[in-house]
Amino acid sequence: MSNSSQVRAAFELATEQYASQGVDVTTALERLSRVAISVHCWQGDDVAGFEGQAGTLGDGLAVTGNYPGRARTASELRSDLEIAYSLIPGKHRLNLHAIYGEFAGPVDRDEIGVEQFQGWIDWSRDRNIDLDFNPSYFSHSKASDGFTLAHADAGIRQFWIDHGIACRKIAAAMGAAQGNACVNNFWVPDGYKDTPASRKAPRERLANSLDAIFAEQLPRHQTLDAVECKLFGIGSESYVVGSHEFYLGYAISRNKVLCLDAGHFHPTEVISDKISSALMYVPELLLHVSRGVRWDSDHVVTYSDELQSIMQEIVRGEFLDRVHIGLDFFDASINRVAAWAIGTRNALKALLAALLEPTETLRRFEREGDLTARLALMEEQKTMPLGAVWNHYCESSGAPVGAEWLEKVRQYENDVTASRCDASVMA
Ligand SMILES: C[C@H](O)[C@H](O)[C@@H](O)C(=O)CO
Ligand SMILES: [Mn+2]
Repeated sequence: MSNSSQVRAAFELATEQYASQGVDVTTALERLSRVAISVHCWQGDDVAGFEGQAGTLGDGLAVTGNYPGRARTASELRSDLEIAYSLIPGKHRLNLHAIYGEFAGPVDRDEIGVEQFQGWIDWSRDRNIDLDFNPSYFSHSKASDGFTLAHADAGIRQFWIDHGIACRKIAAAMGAAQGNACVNNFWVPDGYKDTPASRKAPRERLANSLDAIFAEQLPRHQTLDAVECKLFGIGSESYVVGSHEFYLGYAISRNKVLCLDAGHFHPTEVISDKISSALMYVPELLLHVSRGVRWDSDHVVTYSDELQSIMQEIVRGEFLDRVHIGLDFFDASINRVAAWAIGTRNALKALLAALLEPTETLRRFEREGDLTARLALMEEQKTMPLGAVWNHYCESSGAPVGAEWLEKVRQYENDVTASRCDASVMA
């Protein structure tokens, strides 16, 4: 039997097994194919961006590792991304940061415009990959004391407000070009290493700055503003201005999208449990699917219990049309294209597992108080033949089956990325 016939045979058996639980595999795969994951550009170059000299990561973010081959230009990044997308079944989005513009000369963050992103917009149209966006409030001399939109200095605040306004216009232009909303996510590192004398004043300043940025109403079919909270960061261990309570309240009161990053809470706190609560009060959620190891370490997403719980919550709550699934990890210790493939394939695989759950039966057991049957069926799910359905999905989408994708990464590494010489790594 050829590999392909084995995939087919295993899929047919799996389909029957799921059908015996009342689950229609075809429907699950059709729903999965409609979900676009927002793949983050910053795994490809260790969050350096293309601004030139300013490309040293700082202000609350850190990447570790020196695996060779990081993308140094927009065309290298696009080439790497194209390989990554070819390894992932389905049609997905790209999440760009403002530092990834194509800058002919120095352009400060408050002055960027759509012209620096035209190359990305053209590529996105040619490749049919829709864009999301983020203003960049880090790796800049005006963020070096750990404050941006909540800065005590009105001039620095205004600089960052102007950056936010410029980014909203760029995001709206992207949305208009692609015919669907570009999600524009605001994360600022602002916070104190040590105990603040006033927790209140920076929060008032942050709310005012955000209100100034969002003062102009932009069409929601072009861009959606999202705000991302954090418990603590590097250099902001004692206090982060944009905490969960701050942004939950802000998003509810301003009708904004709330971004929940899996690494931004206490290590024992999970975002899967927040989805159904937050969606009672905010219109939509953006998820930054990440993996913290002891802290917000941004490890590559693995097929973890929490990843499965996140996807189960989205499906069980019928939230697929209100949750934007984005990724947020950056690991420079392994091949970067492989990192994208591993993380994105895992996110999709976990979503598929959730879509293959006999949700209605589980709900009925719960309604009827049969908690024994609920637990028994949930546990049985764990050994259902998910892999056979996943392999078939990959094959029918033209993506590599099983670990075949790793060979393609190795080939690309040999042909392209291994010979890249990176001044910052060589130094
Ligand atoms: C680069 C991203 O914007 C960044 O990771 C942010 O989303 C974050 O999670 C900061 O900890
Ligand atoms: Mn994040």
